[in-house]
Amino acid sequence: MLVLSSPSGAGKTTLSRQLLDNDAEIQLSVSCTTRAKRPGEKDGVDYRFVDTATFRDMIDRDEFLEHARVFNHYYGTPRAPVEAALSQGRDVLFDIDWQGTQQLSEKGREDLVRVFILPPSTRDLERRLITRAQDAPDIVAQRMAKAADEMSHWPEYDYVIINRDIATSLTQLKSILTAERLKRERQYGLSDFVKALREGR
Ligand SMILES: Nc1ncnc2c1ncn2[C@@H]1O[C@H](COP(=O)(O)OP(=O)(O)OP(=O)(O)O)[C@@H](O)[C@H]1O
Ligand SMILES: Nc1nc2c(ncn2[C@@H]2O[C@H](COP(=O)(O)O)[C@@H](O)[C@H]2O)c(=O)[nH]1
Repeated sequence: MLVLSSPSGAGKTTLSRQLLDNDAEIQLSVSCTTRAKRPGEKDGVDYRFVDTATFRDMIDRDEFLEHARVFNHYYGTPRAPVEAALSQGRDVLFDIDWQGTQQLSEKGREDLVRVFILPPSTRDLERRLITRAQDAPDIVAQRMAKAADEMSHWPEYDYVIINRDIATSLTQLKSILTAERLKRERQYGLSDFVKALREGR
């Protein structure tokens, strides 16, 4: 379970898309949200866009692995697709905020790897939100107002990437994934493999 969090606009979505294009072993956890669809976003691909009543029903039915209120909307990770992917031995990528990450951490999952993405500067963060041109000026202002609070959560993460240049950040993210996959406890069948080697097979 590879989690990416950051203040809004630091580059999680951009990095996630590039990682998914480069790595067939990992799939995105598509969140549910009550926020309005942005231009170009597709239902079921970027998010499952649901109304508040549907979201509340899903909470009542315990269908979320985690959920939170972010920027006045609800966001949540549907449980079933994540559990299905993990049981098939696939890795799952999460683009979620610090509240969701805390909820996953509280479940004590040993397979959780948390990466925090920082912008190079506050000015760059604001420029990125403006250049993305998908949110009205008041929404950009609201997200900038929350950025300092969100960034205070960086010590709760295992890795930190300062996203200056997207290609460098992608290389760093791929390195994290490679190193985590090479951890002894994540290499299933290693005992049998070494046993066979030691027996000269
Ligand atoms: N290293 C970078 N250098 C310059 N621009 C970048 C970089 N990384 C991302 N961007 C741009 O910044 C904007 C915001 O990026 P993105 O949408 O990926 O952020 P995000 O963290 O997913 O935001 P949100 O939390 O609001 O979903 C996009 O227009 C993206 O192209
Ligand atoms: N706790 C959760 N946070 C989520 C989830 N899906 C997205 N997010 C976070 O919300 C903000 C805003 O996203 P945006 O797409 O409206 O810009 C961002 O920090 C996302 O990481 C989720 O399922 N759970």
